[in-house]
Amino acid sequence: MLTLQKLDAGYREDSPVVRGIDLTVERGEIIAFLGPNGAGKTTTLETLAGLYPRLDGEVEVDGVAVRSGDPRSAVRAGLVLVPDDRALFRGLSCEQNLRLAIRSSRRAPVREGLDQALEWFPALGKRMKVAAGQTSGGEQQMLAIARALLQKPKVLLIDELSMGLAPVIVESILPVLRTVAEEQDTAMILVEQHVRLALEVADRAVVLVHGNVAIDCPASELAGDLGRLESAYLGATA
Ligand SMILES: Nc1ncnc2c1ncn2[C@@H]1O[C@H](COP(=O)(O)OP(=O)(O)OP(=O)(O)O)[C@@H](O)[C@H]1O
Repeated sequence: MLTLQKLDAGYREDSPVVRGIDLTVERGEIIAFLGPNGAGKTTTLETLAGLYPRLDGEVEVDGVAVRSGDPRSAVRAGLVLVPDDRALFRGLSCEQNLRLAIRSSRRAPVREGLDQALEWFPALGKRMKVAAGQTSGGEQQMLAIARALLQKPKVLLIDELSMGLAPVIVESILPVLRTVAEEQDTAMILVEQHVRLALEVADRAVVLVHGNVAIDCPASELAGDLGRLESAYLGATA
């Protein structure tokens, strides 16, 4: 459903950060998108979301081309990003943040959308009237993910899911993603520093090193051979 063909991404034509990535993500498939600092994971996700123009290559969702550097085209195609800073409206309440997402997607009645968000993340129930900026890091991440999911993405892109969060919070969020992937056929690309947690929830692992795909294999296979990941991080051929 999501296809990247020879994707070059970065900030300067003459020195792409990511070079020639070919990747296909199937419906409902969760990809753990791993790699050392500076490998180009964020650059890839932000380019897929249209925040930066592609330097080369094609991106398609269900056979429909996504225009380069055009966030609206990306959202229309079904690519929705949860950025690492979560990009919430911090002065608005949690409920207002969700209402805005529901309204912009124009797909579900507001009450239904709010109920759905609380079904995913019951912890938000007591925080609906509180300004998003005054909630905990975990609650903010739940809110950011709920907001993205309410846009009914075909492919959810989550950057640094666990940034600043206790593992116990991450462990409560990941099963929700697994359930949504299975029930709604939503594909997901997760950039996640907690490699073990990411591999537990993911179907496939894609490891980026120096802007190239160094490993692309079933997540369970890599979970059983973390030495291979370490070698790739150290720049050895995997
Ligand atoms: N806005 C930008 N302008 C210029 N260069 C950038 C910009 N953002 C990132 N880079 C550079 O692109 C390279 C890849 O960065 P990127 O953030 O995509 O890596 P990453 O794999 O997500 O790493 P991390 O895990 O540290 O977030 C780095 O060398 C970084 O300095």
